[in-house]
Amino acid sequence: MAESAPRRCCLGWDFSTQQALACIPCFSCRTRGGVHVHKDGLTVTSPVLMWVQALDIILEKMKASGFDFSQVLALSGAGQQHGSIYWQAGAQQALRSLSPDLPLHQQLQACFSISDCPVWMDSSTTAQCRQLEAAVGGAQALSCLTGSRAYERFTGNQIAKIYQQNPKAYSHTERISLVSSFAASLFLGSYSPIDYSDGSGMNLLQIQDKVWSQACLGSCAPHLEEKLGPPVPSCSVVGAISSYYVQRYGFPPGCKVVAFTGDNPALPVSFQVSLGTSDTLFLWLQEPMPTLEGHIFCNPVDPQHYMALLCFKNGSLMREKIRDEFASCSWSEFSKALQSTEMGNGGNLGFYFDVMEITPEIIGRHRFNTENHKVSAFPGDVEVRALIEGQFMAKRIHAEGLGYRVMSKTKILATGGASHNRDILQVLADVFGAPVYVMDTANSACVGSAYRAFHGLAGGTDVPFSEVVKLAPNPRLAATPSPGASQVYEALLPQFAKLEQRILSQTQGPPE
Ligand SMILES: Nc1ncnc2c1ncn2[C@@H]1O[C@H](COP(=O)(O)OP(=O)(O)O)[C@@H](O)[C@H]1O
Ligand SMILES: O=C(CO)[C@@H](O)[C@H](O)COP(=O)(O)O
Repeated sequence: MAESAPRRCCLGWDFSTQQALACIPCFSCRTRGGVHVHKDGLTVTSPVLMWVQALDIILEKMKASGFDFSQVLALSGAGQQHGSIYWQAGAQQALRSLSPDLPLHQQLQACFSISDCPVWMDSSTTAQCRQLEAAVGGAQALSCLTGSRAYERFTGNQIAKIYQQNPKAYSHTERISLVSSFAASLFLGSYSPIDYSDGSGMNLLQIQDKVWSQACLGSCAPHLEEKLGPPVPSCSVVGAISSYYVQRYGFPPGCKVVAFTGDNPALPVSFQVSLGTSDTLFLWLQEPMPTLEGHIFCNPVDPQHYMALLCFKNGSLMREKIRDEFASCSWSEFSKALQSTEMGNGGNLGFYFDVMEITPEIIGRHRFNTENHKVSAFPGDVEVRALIEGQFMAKRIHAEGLGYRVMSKTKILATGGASHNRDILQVLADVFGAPVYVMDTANSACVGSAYRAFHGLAGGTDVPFSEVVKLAPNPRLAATPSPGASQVYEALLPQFAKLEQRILSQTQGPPE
């Protein structure tokens, strides 16, 4: 990868919740994006042209910085999972005939039948979830088929809602993309297929056979198979870059586009904790074991294997709220609070879910003192530690619920914005009793995408991904468990799990 220029390289892209990034090792530039939370508090969307414009801005900035696009042999990328884009009839033609004289967003304005697209934070499709589960014989049956019971943010349920509430827009749609395949389509200048791994987050793909489930498609909306196109292996080369990029930016005409995938599967490792807008826990699995909690995805680099994912919606945005309320809006004050409090927090435990959590399905802030009595507030420093310990204890408990066990050789790779905070990582190491590693690069989904581009270029399934990433810099050790941590948390974890059950039984909210 590019350490001294000019040198041939691969390029990785990330279209996540709060940012769009491009990454070649040693280079990155960014623009901030966002979401629109509707009045019902459940519907969450992003304007599709925001992503198009973000790509224009990044490419222009790269050009202005003197980046030599002619050296890019292949590119790939990642997108926030589950979000869907609706291409209007005729859009393929517009994509194929882009003028290199104009930015993309000026040419694609009229290409979408839905201008504000549902994204992963949306939880407005409970009715569609229940319909889908009923259509295939229940939640467990759907999980066995697609890797997950019905989840509100999963794309099949989002498509069903659009079909039911806006049938005109649905019928004007010629193609539906995920954020990942949409971004790949922008580079291809034609529709990119959905890859197996990100396709697993739709409640539509049979994860073992890797084909769309006719039962699920039929339950969600008519003519859906033709609007989705056939899914492909995640390491497929989906085509060559559009002549638009060759003429406008100087990419080589043969530059290959490797299928884009979800931001969580973009960097497949054995055990990853991502601390981005959402917190996720991602585990490499040999065998799928679909249950009613969490998700099983097709593995993006090894077609024989799978990945398990747990998603926690109240991640960084919740930490930011507690920081603003109790740590003077400052991450360094937040760190001081963690440093000034003891492991175990004197027995004070907290659950902080300002929006309905996914894992577990709880809303609200719930605090318990050392006698397990509910209290309405903690002192500021205790509040900060209760939040961080609670977030990581929940991750360990739910990972163990999927059969995961921390062992002496366990290593955790922490990624995402909050992985820059050493004091947060120390709590992660203490709660899991395992060392935590980080990558000294801008963004792991971007870096993972650059390596996936190399992998696709090198022959995809014929070459083990481990061979391709051998050249990557080793993750850096960021935190090791403190002495005595395992005794503290082994005592607290069962207590925390019991309290979680207690809250769940007292606050039976709707799913997700
Ligand atoms: N020093 C820090 N300590 C804790 N959290 C941080 C720190 N720096 C950034 N973050 C968090 O990182 C989040 C963004 O993470 P990122 O991985 O970039 O998100 P996404 O990929 O979802 O767009 C922000 O919401 C912010 O709260
Ligand atoms: O919904 C999920 C995973 O199932 C989220 O993890 C999204 O993929 C968004 O990712 P970030 O923007 O938080 O990285």
